Amino acid sequence: MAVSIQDVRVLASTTRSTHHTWALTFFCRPELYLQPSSIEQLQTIVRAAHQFKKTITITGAGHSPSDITMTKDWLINLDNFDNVLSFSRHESGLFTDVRVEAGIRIYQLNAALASRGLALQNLGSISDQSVAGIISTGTHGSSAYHGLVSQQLVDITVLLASGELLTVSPTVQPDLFRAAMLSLGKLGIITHVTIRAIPSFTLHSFQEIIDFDKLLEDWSTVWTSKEYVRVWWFPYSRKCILWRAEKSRKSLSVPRDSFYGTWLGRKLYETLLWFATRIYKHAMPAVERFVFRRQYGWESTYGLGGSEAVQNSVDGLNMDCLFRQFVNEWALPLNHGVEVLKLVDQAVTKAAESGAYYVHAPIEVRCSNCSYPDKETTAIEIIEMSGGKGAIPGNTLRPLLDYSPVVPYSYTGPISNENLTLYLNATMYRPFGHDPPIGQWYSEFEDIMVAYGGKPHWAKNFIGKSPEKTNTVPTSGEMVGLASVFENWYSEDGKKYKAIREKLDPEGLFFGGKEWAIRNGII
Ligand SMILES: Cc1cc2nc3c(=O)[nH]c(=O)nc-3n(C[C@H](O)[C@H](O)[C@H](O)COP(=O)(O)OP(=O)(O)OC[C@H]3O[C@@H](n4cnc5c(N)ncnc54)[C@H](O)[C@@H]3O)c2cc1C
Ligand SMILES: O=C1O[C@H](CO)C(O)=C1O
Repeated sequence: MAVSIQDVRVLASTTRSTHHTWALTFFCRPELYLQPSSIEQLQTIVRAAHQFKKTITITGAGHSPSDITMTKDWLINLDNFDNVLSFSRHESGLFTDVRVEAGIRIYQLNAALASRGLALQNLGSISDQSVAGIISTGTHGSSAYHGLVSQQLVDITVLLASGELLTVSPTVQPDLFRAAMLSLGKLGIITHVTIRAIPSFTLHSFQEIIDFDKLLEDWSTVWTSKEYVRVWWFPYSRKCILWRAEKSRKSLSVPRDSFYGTWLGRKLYETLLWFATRIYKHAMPAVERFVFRRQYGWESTYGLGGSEAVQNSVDGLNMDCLFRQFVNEWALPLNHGVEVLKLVDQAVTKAAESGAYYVHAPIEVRCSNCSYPDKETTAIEIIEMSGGKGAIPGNTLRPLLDYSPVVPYSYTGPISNENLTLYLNATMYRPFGHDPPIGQWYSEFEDIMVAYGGKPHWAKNFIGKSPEKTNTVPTSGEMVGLASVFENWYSEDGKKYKAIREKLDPEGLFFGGKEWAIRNGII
């Protein structure tokens, strides 16, 4: 049945004609910014896109740092798909499967779960993303006992280019489920998911100041020492914050003081960053040391308990990400961590000595357990194997485009470093909207990541590999992408993803954001 352009235009936002990333780094003016409210409306858009030969791009909260959601054609946003539809409690009482519309933001879902005494067991640094967005680029948190956030999915419903709705799961079309678990928005429109939640919990955390050298010395034990562990590295201070937490039933404590959590502290920090970005770049190490002292103190508290707090799970897992920013994050085997951090440290120190560039802190150092069993394993089996200490997974399948290294399987204890993925996150702030120079820093950073088997987080501001010089990355900071290495790096799983994509969308309806997709070898 033919659709008139008016049928589509009525679904367009009347208040929004431009789209941009949260970081205000990329902007576009789509021909139509569409905010449908029902499956029928989505199907109308899909039919019309075929008819008028338009491509469709989908965006959630626009929190991906790169231009992955930029398009000149039609852009669909699912903010109106924000309902929680049903709760299905497992007889064991250990988990509840929650059916939601996939445009719901994580903070909305957190609130709906909390009102039922439930919570998500693993989150990234923020809760602003949409559920579909958080899974589509492979969002992770930091825990040796949890994988990507998509590990919590039980099933996914996708509206395909054919207009058909398809629900996939580990038992129904598992390969398609693996494609949909990290689809980059190029497979179809994710309309619903079932996500596994657990009874709500508080997080009992200890935040210690640890010398950088001591962290490296204790690398073999810190990551598995508590359920949730993350490190913020301040390279010019030669110190890190080691945050370790476990689930608890304790009551909430008084929140930790935060210098940059106050209006004045925040403005002062941003002004100092602006000064070091625009006026006198050599001030950056002193700015870092000043802020570190004000925020955390100075002397090592490692092994002495540090600062203790009990927070609700969301406040504990999320963090204050401060200012709009560029973010370049890579995943690599955690076993290479000591060598890799030493090399990054040498590069940063050398650059500061010559004045070539300065980096912003913290460099985030995190981990996940992205190892996957080679046979079907149920959540209950996994809970039993871990003695109740690990994740309660919704699935145990590896997304086809998972950028974590393939590591030996140990979904549950005893888990050691060899089972883990390390994430290194080089954030560069944009104080008051001013861009810091990122090219040389990101280029040297990526050279090290590539040499140690790293792959970039799909959502972020990576440069990628130049086709001419396969061992180096260009210095501009502009994304070159992964096209020259995609086949090599993603091998059989990458081919499978592309074959599934091609079969489901032969006309390339979901090839909006085409430039990003070409650069990265998806087209
Ligand atoms: C301050 C900040 C902190 C962050 N912290 C973390 C972190 O701790 N860990 C981490 O791994 N990442 C982190 N990220 C990255 C973020 O989690 C991802 O970029 C995530 O994909 C953003 O979700 P979104 O809803 O904003 O989606 P968008 O950025 O709008 O879109 C992301 C992708 O999802 C696709 N998509 C969106 N909706 C749909 C849909 N309905 N159907 C199909 N495809 C869809 C889009 O096409 C696109 O490919 C952070 C980002 C910021 C800005
Ligand atoms: O992309 C990300 O931004 C924050 C850092 O500010 C974070 O943890 C990411 O991941």
